[in-house]
Amino acid sequence: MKLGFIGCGNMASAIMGGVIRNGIFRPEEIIGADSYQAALDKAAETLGIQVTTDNRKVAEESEVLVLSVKPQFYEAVIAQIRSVVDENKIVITIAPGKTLEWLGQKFEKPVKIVRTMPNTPALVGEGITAACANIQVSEEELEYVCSILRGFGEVEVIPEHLMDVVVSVSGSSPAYVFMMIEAMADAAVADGMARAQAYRFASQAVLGSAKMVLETGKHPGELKDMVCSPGGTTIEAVRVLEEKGFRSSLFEAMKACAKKAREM
Ligand SMILES: NC(=O)C1=CN([C@@H]2O[C@H](COP(=O)(O)OP(=O)(O)OC[C@H]3O[C@@H](n4cnc5c(N)ncnc54)[C@H](OP(=O)(O)O)[C@@H]3O)[C@@H](O)[C@H]2O)C=CC1
Ligand SMILES: O=C(O)[C@@H]1CCC=N1
Repeated sequence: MKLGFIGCGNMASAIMGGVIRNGIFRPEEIIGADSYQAALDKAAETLGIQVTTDNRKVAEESEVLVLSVKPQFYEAVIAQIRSVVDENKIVITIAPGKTLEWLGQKFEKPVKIVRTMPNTPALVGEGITAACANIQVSEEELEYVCSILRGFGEVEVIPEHLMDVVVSVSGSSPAYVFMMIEAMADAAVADGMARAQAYRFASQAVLGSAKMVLETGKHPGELKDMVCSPGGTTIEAVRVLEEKGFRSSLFEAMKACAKKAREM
């Protein structure tokens, strides 16, 4: 089974690394194309995959094809490859906003399409990917694709109308978390901690907090209250965070993100 990628950038590399690390695909079973030679060289050197600048070659040789270019290039890439994408291949998309209906129109024929929304923690096997499929994809084929997606984290099959929300809550959200970790470290540095150590403390605190939500099943508000000792330090921070609009800023940012996804 050959896995092909058209676009070998950040997201494709994270996915390739995950499926190779988990033994789902061997490097020699993966072929990638990119218009940017440096991206190809990096993928070949770091992942050991086959690389080419020929998108059609990747589409011809792979049974499962991941379209991992930016959304604005989807139409041109599909036009370039659709003549060699037959009814037996499975196309996986990862771009926001490109609906199954739009994709079907661009392929101009019935093609098996699984629309997904991954995120970059795939790089360390801690991604979460949402997936939905068109009617050409059987239950077994969707499960097979999900087994590939599990190579780099959690997977949830969802109704397509939730895909834009997935972009804001998990596709783009690593960026919000990275900004928070950066700000936490800056404050720690301002109070005298070495920067590398500050990143380690901030990152581990975020990781541990996320694991508490996932593994205790407790409401995040309850977990927050468990930290806030009466008259203590944490509630002072919470007071300022509320005053500065911490939660509403995240809320509005995610609304803008989902809106942008819908418009793409
Ligand atoms: N980054 C993320 O966190 C996530 C990204 N995604 C989606 O994944 C897709 C890829 O994103 P990302 O990896 O960040 O983007 P990158 O820019 O890192 O990678 C895309 C790669 O595709 C190349 N490319 C552009 N046009 C073509 C073409 N016609 N044929 C072949 N290769 C081409 C680009 O080259 P060049 O640089 O020359 O344009 C680039 O190297 C996007 O649709 C994005 O929305 C989804 C979830 C998360
Ligand atoms: O920023 C973007 O458009 C892509 C999709 C989700 C994360 N990155």
